[in-house]
Amino acid sequence: AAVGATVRVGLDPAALQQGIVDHLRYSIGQLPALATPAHYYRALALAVRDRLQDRWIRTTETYFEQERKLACYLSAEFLLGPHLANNLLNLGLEEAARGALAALGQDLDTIIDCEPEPGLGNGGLGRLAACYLDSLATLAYPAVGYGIRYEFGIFAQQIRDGWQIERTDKWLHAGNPWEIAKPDICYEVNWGGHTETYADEAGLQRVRWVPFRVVKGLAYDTPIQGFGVDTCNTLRLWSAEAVESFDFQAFNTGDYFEAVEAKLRSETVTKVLYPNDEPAIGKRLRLAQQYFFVSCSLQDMLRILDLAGVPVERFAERYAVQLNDTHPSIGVAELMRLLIDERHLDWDQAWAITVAAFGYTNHTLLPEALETWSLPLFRECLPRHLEIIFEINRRFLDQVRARFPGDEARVARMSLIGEVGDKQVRMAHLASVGSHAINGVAALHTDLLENSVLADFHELWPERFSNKTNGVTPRRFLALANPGLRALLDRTLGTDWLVDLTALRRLEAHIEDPAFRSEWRAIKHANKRRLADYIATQTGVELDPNWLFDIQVKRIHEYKRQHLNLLHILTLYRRLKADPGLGIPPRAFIFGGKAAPGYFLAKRIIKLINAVAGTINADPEVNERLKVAFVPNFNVRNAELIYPAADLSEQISTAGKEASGTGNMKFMLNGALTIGTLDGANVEIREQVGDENFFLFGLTADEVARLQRQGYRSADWLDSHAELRAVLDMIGSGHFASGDSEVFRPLVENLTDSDPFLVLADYAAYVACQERVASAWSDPERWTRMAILNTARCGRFSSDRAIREYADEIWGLQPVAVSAHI
Ligand SMILES: CCc1ccc([C@H](C)CC(=O)N[C@@H]2O[C@H](CO)[C@@H](O)[C@H](O)[C@H]2O)cc1
Repeated sequence: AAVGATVRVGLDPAALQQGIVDHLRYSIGQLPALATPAHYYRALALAVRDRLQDRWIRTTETYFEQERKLACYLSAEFLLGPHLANNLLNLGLEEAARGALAALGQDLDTIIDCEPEPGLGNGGLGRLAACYLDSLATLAYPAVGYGIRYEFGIFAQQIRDGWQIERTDKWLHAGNPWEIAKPDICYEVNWGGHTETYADEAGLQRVRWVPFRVVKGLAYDTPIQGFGVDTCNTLRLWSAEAVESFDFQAFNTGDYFEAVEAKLRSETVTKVLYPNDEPAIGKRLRLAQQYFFVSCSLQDMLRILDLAGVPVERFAERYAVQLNDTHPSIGVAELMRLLIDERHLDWDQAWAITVAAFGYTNHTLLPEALETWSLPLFRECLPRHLEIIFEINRRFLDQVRARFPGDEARVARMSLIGEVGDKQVRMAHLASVGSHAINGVAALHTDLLENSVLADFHELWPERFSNKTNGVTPRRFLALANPGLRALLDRTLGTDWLVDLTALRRLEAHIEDPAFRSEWRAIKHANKRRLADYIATQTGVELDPNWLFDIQVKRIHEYKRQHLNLLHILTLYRRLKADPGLGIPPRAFIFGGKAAPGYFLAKRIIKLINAVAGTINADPEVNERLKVAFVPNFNVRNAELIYPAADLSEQISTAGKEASGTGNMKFMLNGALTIGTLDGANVEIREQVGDENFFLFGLTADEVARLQRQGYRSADWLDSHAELRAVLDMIGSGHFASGDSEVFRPLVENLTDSDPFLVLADYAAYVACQERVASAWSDPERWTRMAILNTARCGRFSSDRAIREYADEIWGLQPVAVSAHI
C-alpha cells in the first residue's frame, strides 16, 4: 500500500503511532506538548477507526454485490460498552497500540479509561443485542443493527448516604469518534393527525395519513468489527431532529421560542433512554421513540432494496427482521402501511411478506413488563396503524374462530385488542401474529412461554415457536476482561477457543495437573486483587483477595432477590456476633446494579445493602470474616473487572421469573461457581457443568406456581427457621439505620405480608446451600477443579452458538466471506 496508506491502515506500531500523531494534529488540532490522555484517546480512536474503514466499506460492498440476505436486528437498546479495547482486540492491534502509545509517552490502559461508555441500554436485553452484533460480525453474517441514538443513555448511579442518586449520562459531551453521521440518510416520520381515503389515479381506494407532526430521522453509523475477520458490519442508530430546525417567520415576529419550538420538540424523541427494565411504561414519548426508529429502519430497508433494484415483493427474501422484545413490534403495522399505502401492494401480499420477514424474541414473562398501549393514546398518535391493526385483528380472529369454532373466550384472550377495562393494544399479540418465528431465551423460559403467556398462540401455531438460549461474547467477557486467563488458555489450548468456545472442553485434560490448578488460582487471585483495588477507590471498602468473593451484579429487582442474599449475610452476621469464633470462611459480599428511578422498593434494597455494609464493615467482631461492598454505577466497563474476580456467582431469582440471565454465563466463563435456583439458563448451566459442580437450592418453577395457586402465605414460613424471624426483626428494628425503624419497614412488611417472590420460602434452603459452598471453599483443590470445569463446559453459552441457531432456524442466513485486500 502507498506510504500514505500505511499511516491510515498499517497495523504495525510505527504506522499506528504516525496515525495517532496525524489525528492529534489534523483531526483534533492539539499541540502534542499540551495533549492530555483524552486527546490521545480521541486520536487513537480515529486511527483505529481508519483501520476499520476499509473493512467497513468492503463489507457493505460485498453484501450489495452479492445480493445477500441481511439480518436486521431491531432493538430499542444496545448496551455496547466501551469500543476502543474491543476494536483493538478484534483487529489484533493491542500490542501495536501499546507500543505506539509508549513511544509517545502514553499508557494504553490509561487511554482506554478515557472513553465515555455508550450506555444505550438498561441491562440484559440491551447487552444481549450487543453480544449478538459481535457474533454476527465474527461469524461473517450479513447483518445490521437498527436502534436509537439516545443523547443521554442510562443514568450514572451515585451512592449518597447509601441511597441511589441518578446523574445524567452525558456520553456525547466530547463527541463520539466511533460514529459517522450520515445526514444524507434521513427519513420523515409522521406522528398524530388523521387518515383520509382517496381514489388514486387508477381509481383505486387508498388511504392517506395526514400527520399532525413530522420529525426527521438522521442516521449515525457505528462500525461493528468482527474478531479476526475482515467483516465489519453496521449499527445504524437514528437521531431525531426538526424538519425545519429554525422558524425564521416566528423569529421575525420576535417569538424566539416559537422559532425553535419545533426543533426542541422533535429532538426530545431521541433525547433519553427510558431507565426502566421490566415495568412497561405507557408513556407517549416511549411509543414515539419506538415508532420513530422502527419507521426510519423500515424506510431504510426499502430504500436499499430500491437501490439494489430488487422489487418490494421480494422484501422477505432479502431481509430477516428480528424484533428484540415487543419494543419494536409496531414494525408489523408499519411495514404493512409502507407496503400498502406507499408501495400499493394488496393486503394479502403485504401480509405474507410481513409475516415471512419478522421474528419475535420474548425476554420476560413478568405481566407488568408486557407492553400494552391504551386505545385512545394509540389512536391519537398512530391513527393509520390502529386501522391496520384492527384489520389484522379482524382477519386473525376469523382464523381463530375457524380453528376453534364457538370458543369466544379464546377469541377474547387472543385478540390484539384487550377489552377488559379500558381497551389496550397488546403488543406481544401483534408481534406474535405478525411473525413467522417466536422464541424464548432459555429452555425453561420458552416452555413457560408456550404454556402460559403465549399458550394460545402456541396451540394455534406450534411450528412458529422455538427456543434460542442466550449467549455471551467470549471476546469482551473473557479475552478482554480476563487477560490472565486468556494467556493461560492460549498457552494451553491454542487460540481457536475464541471463535469456538467448545474447544475449552480440552481444559479437562489439565485438571489433575497441580501446577495448572495453582496457576489457575493465581490468575483468579490477581483478578480479585484488581477488583479489590477498584472497589477501594470507588467505595473505600478494603477487601482481601484471599477471601471468598461472593458476587451479585444485575439490575435491582425483587424477582432477582438481592434481599434474599442480604438475609443470608445477616444470618452469618448474627451467628458471628453470637459466636465470634465461628469457623466460617471469610467472605466478601459484593453487590452492584441500578434500580429504575421510580422503583421504590428496589431503591430501599440498595439502601439496606449499604446500611448493612456500613454496620458490618465497621464492626471489629465480624469484619475479620465478613465484608459487604456495593459497587456504584454497575456498567459494562466495571463488569469487565467484576466477572473475572468472582469465586461465587449469585443467580438466585424466584424460579420461573428470570427469562435467562446472561451474567450467569459471564461468571461461568471466568471460572466462578454458581449458587442458584432452577431458573432461566441456570438450568442449562447446571446440565452442562454437572450438578456436582453447581450449588442448587430452592423451589422449582412448578413448585412456585403450585404454592402461589394454593395461596402462599409468607407468615407461615416465618417460623420455619428461627434465624429468619430474627434477621427480619433486626432489619425492622433500625439496627442498620442508627435506630430508625421506619426506613426499612416497607421492605420487611413486603416480605412478611405478601413476599410476592417467595423469599421466605426459599430462605432455609438458601442458607443451607451456602453452608455447602463454605465447606467446598475450605478445600481449594476441589474448588479449583470445579472452577476449571465451569470454564471448560461453558461452550454452549457463547453468543456465536446462539447466533448460528437464529441464522439457521429463523433467518435462513448464510455467512459471506469478506476480504478487504489490505
Ligand atoms: C418497557 C420496559 C421494559 C424494558 C426492558 C425490558 C426487557 C425485556 C428486560 C430485560 O432486559 N429482560 C432480560 O433480558 C435478558 C436477555 O434475554 C434475559 O437474560 C433476562 O433474563 C431478562 O430479564 C422489559 C420491559
